[in-house]
Amino acid sequence: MIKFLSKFLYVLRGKQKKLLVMIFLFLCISLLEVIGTGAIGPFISLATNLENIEQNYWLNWVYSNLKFTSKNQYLLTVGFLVIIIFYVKSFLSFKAQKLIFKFSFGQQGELSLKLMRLYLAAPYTFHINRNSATLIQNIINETSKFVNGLMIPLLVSISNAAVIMALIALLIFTNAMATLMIALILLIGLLLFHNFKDRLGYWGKEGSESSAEMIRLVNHGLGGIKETRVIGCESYFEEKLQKQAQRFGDSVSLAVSFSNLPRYVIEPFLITFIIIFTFLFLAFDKDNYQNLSSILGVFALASIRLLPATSNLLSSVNTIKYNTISLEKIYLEFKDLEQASENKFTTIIDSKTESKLAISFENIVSLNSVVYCYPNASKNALEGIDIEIKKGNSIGLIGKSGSGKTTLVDVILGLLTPQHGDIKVDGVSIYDDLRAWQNLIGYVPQSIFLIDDTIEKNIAFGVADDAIDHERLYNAIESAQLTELIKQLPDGIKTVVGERGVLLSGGQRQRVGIARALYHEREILVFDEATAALDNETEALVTESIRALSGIKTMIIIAHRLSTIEHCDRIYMLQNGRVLKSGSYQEVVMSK
Ligand SMILES: Nc1ncnc2c1ncn2[C@@H]1O[C@H](COP(=O)(O)OP(=O)(O)OP(=O)(O)O)[C@@H](O)[C@H]1O
Repeated sequence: MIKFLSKFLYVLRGKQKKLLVMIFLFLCISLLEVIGTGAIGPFISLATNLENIEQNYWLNWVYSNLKFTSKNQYLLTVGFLVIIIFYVKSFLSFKAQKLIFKFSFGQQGELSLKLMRLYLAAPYTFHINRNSATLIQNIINETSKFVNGLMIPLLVSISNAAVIMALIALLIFTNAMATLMIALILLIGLLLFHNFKDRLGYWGKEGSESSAEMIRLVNHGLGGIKETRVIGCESYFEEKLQKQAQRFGDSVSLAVSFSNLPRYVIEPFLITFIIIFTFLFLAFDKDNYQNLSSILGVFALASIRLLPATSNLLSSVNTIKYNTISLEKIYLEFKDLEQASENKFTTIIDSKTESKLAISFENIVSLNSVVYCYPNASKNALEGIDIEIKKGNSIGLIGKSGSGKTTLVDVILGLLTPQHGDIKVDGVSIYDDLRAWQNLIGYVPQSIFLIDDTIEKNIAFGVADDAIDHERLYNAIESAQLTELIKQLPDGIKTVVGERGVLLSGGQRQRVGIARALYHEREILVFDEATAALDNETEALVTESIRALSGIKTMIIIAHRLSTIEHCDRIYMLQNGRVLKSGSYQEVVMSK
């Protein structure tokens, strides 16, 4: 319980004060409900017999002190008061609930945002090792479950516990014997549900795992729809999804049914007790009917308010148990990622200033004995790479598949941090200010990631609509040989490219990627097999535009087509993570 609370408060840090206000509001609603329920009693007792004024100390006290002229006038006033209490109670309850929901759902948004920020700031290796379906599940589903399945039920539990305690105090005051019996019934109920604790936790885990698995399967099946259709493996995904949906349905239905069990068990228990109690009472204390009706009245009050409060409390505890897995997941993500990238996290919040950070690059970038080993890999992917790139020069990286070209580029991009060695710009390590280094680089990956938006937004990727520089945009389009294509499109640069750019050809996608790198006007351009998907004619055009950048931009190009790197000042041939050969195109390629 203490562990649960400390994790819960860790996730909601900075919100503790607001949380206390929410608890206070919940308690106020409960209090209003108790007062409301309690106020009907005196009214009914007065209405059935006006003589009750004399028998009830408080009714009598108010009657004589406020100097009512008649008992009927007193009854009218009490009735009016009860009406007012109920209206005020409903109004305040509505207001308080509104505030509570605003806070709770606001928290859901904030938690999602916080997770997204952490994922964006996480080291690249974190993303290599994690499935995006799990991250989506955490950002969307787990935060929702945290709020709906943990935070709100926790607040509801606190308020119900307060109602229960207030009513029990009231009952003890009225009839200790009957209260003891009710307490006994509630205790049996509590013990019964204690047994379900672990099973609910298990169902919670099952529900969460199966829903993450469902997102993963949908991603795979629909994400690779072309392959799915051609191979004809639709039924494979259907069957797998069906299995997970079944698993999800079973665990959720069991958890929800058992969460509501308290109501179904406590009710008949209470009725059994009332009837047995009445028979026993009649058998042993026949003459004291008045006493019996007052005791039954206590039971009635209990069943009106105490029963729902208890079953709500137990249901909420069950819901919390079922959703504890969400707390565990969010807590672990927060803790691990915040600790791993404490500094990075604080800078990412300030991402607007980040994009302006700059490092001076006037002469040379040098890679000195760079060694990189992937987490859990048995051998190094890079084994002591030494490369020098002069400003304005172009270098080409070649080598067989698996020789380490992409890894080297990822290290240069600052996505992977080498275990040994350093990268220096004019003698300054890039690790002194990685963001500033990255602000020097434009990158065209092997497969261009396009968003389902216009060509314009895809080129000016990550730039707010009103901040798009149209001159730069047209220059980039021109240099990437996209002008003709855009002229032919019905909506020009406003044409939507479809999810992952499905409405464009492979070559066109590649050119949009190149235009993106050019739009951002970075000093160093990194092309990772940028021309692999282009037809000969387009490739020649793009190669030409890359060649035109020679001497203006510093370029690092990975290419399988040797024609792309013909113009490079220096070629590095990699093998097993080492530089096998380096020199001019003639020296390295022609003498192969
Ligand atoms: N995430 C990873 N975890 C472990 N090992 C990896 C990972 N990614 C790549 N490797 C290994 O690192 C080595 C270099 O891979 P890399 O992708 O850099 O080669 P490459 O030259 O770019 O190949 P290609 O031309 O096929 O893209 C390979 O042996 C590969 O198996």
